[in-house]
Amino acid sequence: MKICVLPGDGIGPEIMAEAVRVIQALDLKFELEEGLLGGAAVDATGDPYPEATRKLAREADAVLLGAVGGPKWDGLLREQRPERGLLGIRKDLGLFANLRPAILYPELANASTLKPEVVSGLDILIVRELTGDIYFGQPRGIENRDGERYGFNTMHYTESEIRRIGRVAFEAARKRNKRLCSVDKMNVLETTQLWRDVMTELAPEYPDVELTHMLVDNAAMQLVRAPKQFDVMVTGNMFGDILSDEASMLTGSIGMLPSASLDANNKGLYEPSHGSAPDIAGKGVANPLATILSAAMMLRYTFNNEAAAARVETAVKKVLAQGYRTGDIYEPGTTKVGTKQMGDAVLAAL
Ligand SMILES: NC(=O)C1=CN([C@@H]2O[C@H](COP(=O)(O)OP(=O)(O)OC[C@H]3O[C@@H](n4cnc5c(N)ncnc54)[C@H](O)[C@@H]3O)[C@@H](O)[C@H]2O)C=CC1
Ligand SMILES: CC(C)CC(=O)C(=O)O
Ligand SMILES: [Mg+2]
Repeated sequence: MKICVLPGDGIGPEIMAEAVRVIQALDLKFELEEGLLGGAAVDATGDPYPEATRKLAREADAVLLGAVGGPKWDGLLREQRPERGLLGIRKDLGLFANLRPAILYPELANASTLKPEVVSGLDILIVRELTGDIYFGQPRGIENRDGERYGFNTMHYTESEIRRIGRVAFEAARKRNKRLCSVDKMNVLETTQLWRDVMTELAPEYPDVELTHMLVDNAAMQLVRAPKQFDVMVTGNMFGDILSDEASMLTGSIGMLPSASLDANNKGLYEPSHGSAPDIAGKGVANPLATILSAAMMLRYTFNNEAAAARVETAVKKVLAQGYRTGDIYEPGTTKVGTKQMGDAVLAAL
């Protein structure tokens, strides 16, 4: 069982070191091999998703990723940007289904910027399409037209792309509270009219799941007004990117939100939902829990090891109950720790 480890940039290597320690402590005979992605790969090879990483990722059973990007690479041509490496590996491995669970641990009820009664007991799953939409659509670019600069991108989805993510979401809802909310912008965008049509066509195959639809602007508002109305949300690549960052604050911090990006056979890439956090990189203060919880998702989805996944998640709950907090979730009366100390606490709680 081989895991490709891609620490990436910014806080990536710091949070990944803790997740790797947790995986190794489980003693499950995984073979871990490290590769380069993003800015680190650009610096070493000029390519954000180099051939050696492609080979490693394709051969591995799962990929564990930190985060990519940072101001150092912001001036590069778009094709060389670290984020292109991330989009490249998602597309290359066919990782169309991005699962982003937003769960509020009871101990963090006061860490959220929302009132405890609004968020307590929160358990939402955002299912985000990951290999289509405006992030990949052609044509795209910035050109000179009629004497001024003109920027353009293309949003598109085929019905088969919508159907396959729809099925993932219906299946997920079936295993949870059987409520699925599909989020679109059908009042303005044809692409998302098709999205709504296909979701509606799928519904009769899942009579046990209640399907509703919501426009994305309202969904953004409802997520902070009354987030517990949602069970599973399914949406496209860009809306899912934005709504999942929003949902992360319901859980106290984006440093708590893990993710799984799966192909049709549950081969997966696992990464925190956040980015490389350049503002705190190198300081040893980043929250490693989203990455550690992503590793737990890897144990569950790719390696089918529910017991090991639960062991890691229980250890995370335990350290929160013990009062350990990184700066992003700190509140008076708890113990402020750095990245490595949080990793130590999880290891001790395993
Ligand atoms: N999957 C990925 O690799 C992603 C990469 N990015 C890239 O990351 C870079 C920074 O992007 P931002 O917009 O600043 O988003 P970000 O998610 O990196 O940071 C947003 C804010 O959240 C904080 N934060 C994020 N993760 C944290 C953690 N684990 N512990 C504590 N605080 C944490 C940061 O300090 C910052 O204040 C950009 O280059 C962007 O393109 C952004 C999102 C996803
Ligand atoms: C950096 C982007 C390509 C991706 C992103 O923000 C995300 O997947 O959350
Ligand atoms: Mg994002």
